[in-house]
Amino acid sequence: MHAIEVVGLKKTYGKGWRRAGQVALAGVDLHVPVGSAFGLIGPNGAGKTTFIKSVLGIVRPTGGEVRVLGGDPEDPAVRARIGYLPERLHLPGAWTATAFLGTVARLKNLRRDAAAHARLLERVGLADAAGRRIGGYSKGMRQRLGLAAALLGEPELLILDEPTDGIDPMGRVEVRRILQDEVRRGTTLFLNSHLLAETERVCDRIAILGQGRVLREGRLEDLQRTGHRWSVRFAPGASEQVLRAAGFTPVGEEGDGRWTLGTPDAAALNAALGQVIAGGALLVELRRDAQDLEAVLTDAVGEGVAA
Ligand SMILES: Nc1ncnc2c1ncn2[C@@H]1O[C@H](COP(=O)(O)OP(=O)(O)OP(=O)(O)O)[C@@H](O)[C@H]1O
Repeated sequence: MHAIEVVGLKKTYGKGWRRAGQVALAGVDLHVPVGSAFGLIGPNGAGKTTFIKSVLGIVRPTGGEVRVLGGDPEDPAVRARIGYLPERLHLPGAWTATAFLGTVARLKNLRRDAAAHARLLERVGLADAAGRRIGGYSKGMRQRLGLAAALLGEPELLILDEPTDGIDPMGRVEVRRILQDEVRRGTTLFLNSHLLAETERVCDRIAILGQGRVLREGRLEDLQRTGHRWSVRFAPGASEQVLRAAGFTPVGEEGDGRWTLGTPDAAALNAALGQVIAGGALLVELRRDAQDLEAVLTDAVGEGVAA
């Protein structure tokens, strides 16, 4: 079962008669499993917000198909099962947080439950500010209120666009805990964040978007292992000159035989190993290095540009 199913999604902004328009999505296929914590990452202008808005029926795609929670994203019954925190949040400055949540609940056709709203405000760290005018809130407080609004009614799918924007490091830890609790509760999380460490900690699946296309997609663990960097160890006596000539770089203490190699594929790895083994080196250990998300992203975007 998928919470979000997107096939061949295209969006071109401002396309008109004799006007080419700005291509934001150039044919995106993406499936988000129910119950997953899915992170969308990519450089500025990659199309992440456009993707989210298309999934929510806010932006009308130029082509392709979108199904959310098994239905049409424009169907109000489907929308009611989604909690959404937009990238740019517009909040009524003259209202209190309590009044705001009450109104959002009414718009979502939820029962007015003052005690539940108070608990929600406490959960996002706004208990003390609940009765204050939103106009006097800091950026981080506004984000927290937006998150509370997204969490109203225990949605099946949470779509969050930069949820910790403006939130201080301690607050980010609190938000992360809330998101992890939601995932444990069975909520599907779809997170767009430029804070890779946050995505890495919260998400189990990742898609990398670049120039309107999916460059990589899969389980975080697998993506981190698909790095083309290898750690190798050779028995003492291997010629440094031969190893360097084949592209190996020494790591660790001098002379302990540890080297690293970046390769485009398995064939290149075998060619390099063949070259040094023919040159007298004896391989004793070979291990694929796990990469952090930043390295995975940098590689994917680099390859995307080169393609
Ligand atoms: N309303 C719009 N009208 C015209 N072009 C737009 C509009 N919204 C987005 N774009 C363009 O579409 C492309 C993708 O933008 P989008 O905001 O979806 O990217 P993003 O990955 O969310 O970027 P960021 O990380 O900077 O928020 C960009 O080239 C952007 O300039």
